Amino acid sequence: MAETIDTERTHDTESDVILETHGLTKKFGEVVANDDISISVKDDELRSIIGPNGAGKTTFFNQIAGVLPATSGTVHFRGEDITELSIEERSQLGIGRSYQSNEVFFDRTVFENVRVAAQTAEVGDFSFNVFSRARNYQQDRAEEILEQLRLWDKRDTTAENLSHGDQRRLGIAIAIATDPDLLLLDEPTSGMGPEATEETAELIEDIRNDLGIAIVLIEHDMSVVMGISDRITVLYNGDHIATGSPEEIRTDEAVQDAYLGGMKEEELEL
Ligand SMILES: Nc1ncnc2c1ncn2[C@@H]1O[C@H](COP(=O)(O)OP(=O)(O)OP(=O)(O)O)[C@@H](O)[C@H]1O
Repeated sequence: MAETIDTERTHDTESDVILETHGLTKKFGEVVANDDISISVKDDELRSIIGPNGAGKTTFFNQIAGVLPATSGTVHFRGEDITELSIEERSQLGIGRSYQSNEVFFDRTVFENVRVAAQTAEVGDFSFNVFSRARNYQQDRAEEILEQLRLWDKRDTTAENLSHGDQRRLGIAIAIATDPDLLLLDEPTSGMGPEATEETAELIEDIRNDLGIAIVLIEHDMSVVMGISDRITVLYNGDHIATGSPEEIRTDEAVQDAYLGGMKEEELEL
């Protein structure tokens, strides 16, 4: 597996690479939450980030999204160094995110939430300077997304009255409405029962396939991770210990020792 990590560390200038981190490091005082992490994600890839509690997954995500400044190292998006850019600037470039605390307006309907997000995506697009045309576009786009996210039946429901699973889905719908090329999903199935988890996993695969975008997700449910990921990156104690296909990760000794060893066979089935 060391070989795979070496490959990851090579500065990849291929045009199909959308996201790279180079030696990304984050320290909180004495705590090294991310230590020299280098990964490379392709523009149509579905990548999972896994690891035990405190491994550094959320910190890593926050550095990619611009929520946390890096202590050292860089983040590149489509070859451009974005390390110093704000969350908003990264979002304008095409990095969308849906976090555990969804950026949802709970007193608004599902439809309004998605339409407003679509409207935000249009800001600065001067081809839409005729207001009514822009508005129609946003309506159409919101409808399209709600259908895709299986939320159309709930379009007039106030977000606060949605089930937990539907709220998570709405969070993803809002992220998609900003028209990202890279979507960051933080534990999209957290708090869901088995049925909703399976549905959400299918949905994530559909989004990647239908929109042709890259998705990077943090996920604890190994059946989801093993089922939908192209590649998996494993963090442990702030270190990047492996990246590989589900099969490679499942059988990797370092990963077994650090994380997967205690899990049941059925959880790790591909
Ligand atoms: N703002 C902070 N201040 C100080 N230490 C922090 C901060 N954020 C994270 N840490 C520490 O950094 C390490 C990595 O935390 P992080 O939340 O990134 O891990 P994680 O893999 O996302 O964990 P979990 O699966 O529990 O969400 C932990 O030791 C954590 O206590």
